[in-house]
Amino acid sequence: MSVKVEGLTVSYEGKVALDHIDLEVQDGEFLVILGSSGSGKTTLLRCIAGLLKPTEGRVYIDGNDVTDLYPSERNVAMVFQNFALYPHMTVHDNIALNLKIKGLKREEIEERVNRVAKALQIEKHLSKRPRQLSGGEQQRVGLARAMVRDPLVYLMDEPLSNLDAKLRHEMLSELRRFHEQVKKTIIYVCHDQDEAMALASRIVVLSQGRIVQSGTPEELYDHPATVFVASFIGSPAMNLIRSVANGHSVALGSERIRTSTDFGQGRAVMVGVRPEGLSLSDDGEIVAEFRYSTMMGDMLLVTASLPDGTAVNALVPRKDVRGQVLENSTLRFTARNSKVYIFDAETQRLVEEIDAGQANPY
Ligand SMILES: Nc1ncnc2c1ncn2[C@@H]1O[C@H](COP(=O)(O)OP(=O)(O)OP(=O)(O)O)[C@@H](O)[C@H]1O
Repeated sequence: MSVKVEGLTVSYEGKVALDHIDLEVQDGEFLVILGSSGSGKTTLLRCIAGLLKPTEGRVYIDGNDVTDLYPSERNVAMVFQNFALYPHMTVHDNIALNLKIKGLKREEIEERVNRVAKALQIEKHLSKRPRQLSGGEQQRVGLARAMVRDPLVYLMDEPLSNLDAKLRHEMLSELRRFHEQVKKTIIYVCHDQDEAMALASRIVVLSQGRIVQSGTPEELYDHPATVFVASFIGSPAMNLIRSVANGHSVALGSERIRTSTDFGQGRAVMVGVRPEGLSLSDDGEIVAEFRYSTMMGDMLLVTASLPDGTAVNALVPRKDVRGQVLENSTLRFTARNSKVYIFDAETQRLVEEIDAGQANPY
């Protein structure tokens, strides 16, 4: 079902946590709300669930205004970061509870509980009590309890936060498969961009109670609208190098990149280049002092410092570095084969994207 919020504002004791949020979620979308801690993600989800009354604004589910309805009247299933399981009930009964309340037939309940328990690998725990399970196992029970239901919309607040890396990876695939199966709207909150990129059909980036940008994972990665999105999406994060643009060009290290924008008489900008766009080159325009390197599979993440102390990261094939002495050395990088982003230093907004692959901008 579609979900729409209009002008949603929440203030806690006069402090604005959500500032006039407008958002439309289409039926069947897997929407991830991504933002750092305190950006308002949980507040937004709680308003949609009906657990929190907004200071201003309306919430619609399937076109109906539900702003004044109780959570139980909205037919949404919510999974919390701090899932509350009933301690005196078995895992099976925790998962089955909502189905029993709805009056489903016994066989149907058993069929659904077993299917979801198998998918989330908790079959062997069905007769245990929650306290006999690890944090990660309890979290999967919380997830199972929501997945077993048949609501209009699923709302999930960091449901994978207690899991170790391997299990998290498995659960990501499980959630994707679950979404493909049920084809229902899922609104999912997290602060981890990898998780968002893996799950979302669309990501909404939230910062300080406002929507900064909304788009598919590819759109956000390829066309970040602001410095914040550029540094938040993509791992390792985009390099942002302070520079000055004049007329139709901007300085990057020892060279100037041609721009179609006329920057006039000197404008402070940030030049963005992704670590995967930088390569080591003897005549590279960016000169930096080596600091350290980190192995990332077949690639090496080389971290170096620009003269002003700014760190630059370059993701280079390990074979390219073989034989080169990195310790205490001055490195030269080039962005000639990469896409380059120019952000206004003051507004922090994207002014121009230059695709070096398309034409030689130098
Ligand atoms: N009950 C409350 N009373 C007062 N302030 C609150 C309350 N709940 C949240 N806030 C504040 O509102 C802002 C948004 O909080 P919210 O929990 O929505 O953020 P979040 O993005 O979900 O963060 P996290 O990822 O840390 O859970 C924060 O500044 C927070 O301190």
